[in-house]
Amino acid sequence: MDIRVKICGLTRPEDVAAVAAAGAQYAGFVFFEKSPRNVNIETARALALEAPVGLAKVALVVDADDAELDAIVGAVPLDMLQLHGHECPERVSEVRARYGLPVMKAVGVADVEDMAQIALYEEVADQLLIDAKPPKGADLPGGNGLSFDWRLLSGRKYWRKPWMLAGGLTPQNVRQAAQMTGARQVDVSSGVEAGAGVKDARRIAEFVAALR
Ligand SMILES: O=C(O)c1ccccc1N[C@@H]1O[C@H](COP(=O)(O)O)[C@@H](O)[C@H]1O
Repeated sequence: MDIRVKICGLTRPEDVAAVAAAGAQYAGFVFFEKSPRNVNIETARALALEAPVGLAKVALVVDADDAELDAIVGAVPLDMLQLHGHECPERVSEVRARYGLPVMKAVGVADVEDMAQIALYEEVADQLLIDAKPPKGADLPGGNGLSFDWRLLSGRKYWRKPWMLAGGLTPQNVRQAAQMTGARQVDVSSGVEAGAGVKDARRIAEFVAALR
């Protein structure tokens, strides 16, 4: 299986080292105060500077305004922005144009009705991220370790943009998830942690190895 992997929510230099050593392609930094994986700009900059060439650095933001994005993009060397809130298609276009970085838009899926949402972003985003819809009242719009019914994606015709599968993936289930959905890229946060917000190098290695 030749599947690209994003490990999200890195907070320490050893996390970046573990992601690179495991052979993942993307490293994600979360800028969302309620998240146990939240990093400030200074920390994210230091971590991004540690990333070896070839490891793409992704900033995850949630309904960020221009001031927040200006501060992040101005300080942290990045390869992609991940919009994980309620950003509308027009906002996705605006962000792409303003920062000149590829934008990945996350869409939450719980049932077949949600699938239509994905198509709204097909024209404006560079990549799509298909994640589990957070439960009502959840503090986090993602990173909850919840999966959705992968059968919603199985056998379907795909989108015109590259997409990633996310939501409740673990070293134990990611291979089956990729097989069922046909995903060529996957994203994980809580499934490779030893505790809330604390990445585990062994689980990161197992996750990537499960796809090889
Ligand atoms: O990881 C977080 O803390 C987070 C916070 C706010 C929005 C998204 C977040 N993570 C993203 O959620 C999905 C799935 O995470 P999990 O594997 O189910 O824990 C993934 O795309 C993360 O990038």
